[in-house]
Amino acid sequence: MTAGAVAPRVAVLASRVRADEKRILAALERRGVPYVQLDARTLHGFAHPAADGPRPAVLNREISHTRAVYGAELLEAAGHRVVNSAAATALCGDKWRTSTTLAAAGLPTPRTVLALTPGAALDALEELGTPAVIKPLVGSWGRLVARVPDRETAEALLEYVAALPSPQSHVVYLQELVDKPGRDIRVGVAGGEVIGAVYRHSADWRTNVARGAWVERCVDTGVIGPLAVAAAAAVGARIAGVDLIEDADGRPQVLEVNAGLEFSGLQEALGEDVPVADRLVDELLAEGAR
Ligand SMILES: Nc1ncnc2c1ncn2[C@@H]1O[C@H](COP(=O)(O)OP(=O)(O)OP(=O)(O)O)[C@@H](O)[C@H]1O
Repeated sequence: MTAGAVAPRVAVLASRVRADEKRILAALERRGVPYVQLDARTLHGFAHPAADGPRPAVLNREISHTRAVYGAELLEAAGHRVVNSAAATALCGDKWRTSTTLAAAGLPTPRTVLALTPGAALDALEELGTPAVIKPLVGSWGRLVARVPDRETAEALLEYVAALPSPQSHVVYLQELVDKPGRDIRVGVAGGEVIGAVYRHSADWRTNVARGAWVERCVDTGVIGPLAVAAAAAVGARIAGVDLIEDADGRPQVLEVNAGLEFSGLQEALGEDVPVADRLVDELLAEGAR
């Protein structure tokens, strides 16, 4: 589907058009940018693609992590520039690789350990200490992220982990439980600049908007802004939702970097004078001009 008869300058890759994608498409139409919408579920690409003609820059809004990574890869192979790149999307989707990348960049991030089997995870937990958090290597919206208050709970949880069918599930990611003040911070970043930041408050210890957290604009981005921009740069994400948590001393730590910025909570708190979709479109157009 194109918005006009002219050749598309940009494309949006998504298999579901949610409220965020509607805002992005509306911003493109308002600005008169010819675009094409690519349904990731219908996409295929050859390893030796024919390179003819210009390729529109692609904004990757695919919700499935696997399709987002391979979609970006096949589009890049065909000569498209994709935001975020396939490499950044793959890296951000993997919690362990993100943790090691953030740590290597010298950014504050919770103590984290990876164990290659559930049995090794019990030893790792001895060193890490409790309370801790166990997370799937790949996942979002706080799904399967569980608190581990003590060794007994760890033993029970890891027994379940060991019974899971996928080999990837047996690689165990453990992290110290940060004593945060009932909220985390989401910073939207585009093109090395802060779009805006929100606190996400919740009665649940997992402060995901998808789990019912309520958002409040975080006005003072003096410390967290540069940290979020550095985290996005470390993982190579031009567009990012950087999640931070404050420890008991109020020091922010980078939890993760989301390559597919879901911005409904951010937009709600920032208000219409900060049009997040337009910032993403700016970045897409900038990518197309590179
Ligand atoms: N180490 C930690 N200490 C304290 N709270 C944590 C820790 N890790 C995660 N949380 C809480 O759990 C929530 C979900 O964790 P995390 O963001 O790692 O999972 P996710 O599934 O990747 O979620 P998202 O959709 O935000 O990417 C966080 O928003 C945070 O509130």
